[in-house]
Amino acid sequence: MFNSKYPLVQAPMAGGVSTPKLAAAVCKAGGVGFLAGGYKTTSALKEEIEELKKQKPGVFGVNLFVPEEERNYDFKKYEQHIKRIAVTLQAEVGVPRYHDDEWQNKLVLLTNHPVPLVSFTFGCPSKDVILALQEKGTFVIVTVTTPKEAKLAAEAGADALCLQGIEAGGHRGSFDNQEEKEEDYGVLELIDLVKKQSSLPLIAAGGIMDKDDVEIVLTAGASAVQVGTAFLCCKESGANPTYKKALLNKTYKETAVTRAFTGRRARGLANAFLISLTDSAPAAYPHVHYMTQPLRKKAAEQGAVDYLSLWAGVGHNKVKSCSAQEIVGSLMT
Ligand SMILES: Cc1cc2nc3c(=O)[nH]c(=O)nc-3n(C[C@H](O)[C@H](O)[C@H](O)COP(=O)(O)O)c2cc1C
Repeated sequence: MFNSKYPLVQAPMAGGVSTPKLAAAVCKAGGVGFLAGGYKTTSALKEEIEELKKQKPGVFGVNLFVPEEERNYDFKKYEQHIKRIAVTLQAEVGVPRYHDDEWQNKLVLLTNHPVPLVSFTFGCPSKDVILALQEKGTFVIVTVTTPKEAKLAAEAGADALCLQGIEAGGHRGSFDNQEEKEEDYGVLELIDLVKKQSSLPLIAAGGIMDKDDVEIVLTAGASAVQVGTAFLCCKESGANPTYKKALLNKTYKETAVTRAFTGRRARGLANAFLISLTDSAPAAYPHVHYMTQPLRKKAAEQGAVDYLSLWAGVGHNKVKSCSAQEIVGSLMT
């Protein structure tokens, strides 16, 4: 599918975690490195692509967030709760706002300067968008979390599906953030259901931490794996030192899924912020992201680990501090 040595994709990890250095190291080790296009400007993404290309990576990818429709939300209850934390951190609550993450500009960038792989998260782009990239020779992957989303992505013309199980660290890639009843599937259940309805290659994501996990999902019918958490503490990861320390010291035993940090459901280490704000957080993305941004920034400066978004999957206890090359080796031997 990718023409890489190993069927291993390093997950794009927005927020400065996946860097061109990490992607280059993974590509060099025989996997497929990915750049995260979310939460950055088009020109910053262009620079990252150029930086990665200088290292002659071979097959690599870029991930984009599909924007939601603009809506009005009620933030009153959430604001009261978050204000208390803002006082503790001596920070200001950010202003809630909508932003489409420069969607059109990023599409223009990737059509004018094609890259080998593009993956989409938080929705499925239109047939036209997918086709325009494919006509430039790009292989298009759509992240899905349910069999229903897998069907929509296949109908839109995706070349492959990234099946994100509920075990996964970071944001759920769900198409509809307003869905009343969330359907959560484990990665194995998802592989089983989707392979019955689609012949597209499947990339399994969620809780894959070692070679045994890889073997289980490949045997179940996946063609490749996408791994995020296992790379968080490697030396090429851009995760901040407080985040890495919390993972390596096992400061938190559990992970949980929450809207508390951004308004979209995401799995992270269950720290005080996550536990106290999960119930009051509205499904308002990216508005809540902008409200909590100054708090998270202050928390990072102060090393206040209880107030950071510490995205991690259910396998977080197995993270290791080593090189990306060693992680690729330990997953693929
Ligand atoms: C810190 C972090 C940031 C992430 N950011 C993104 C992102 O920008 N785009 C995306 O498609 N997935 C993102 N993900 C989810 C991954 O693509 C993938 O589904 C997940 O890491 C797989 O589960 P694992 O973390 O247990 O390996 C992120 C995951 C983590 C841990």
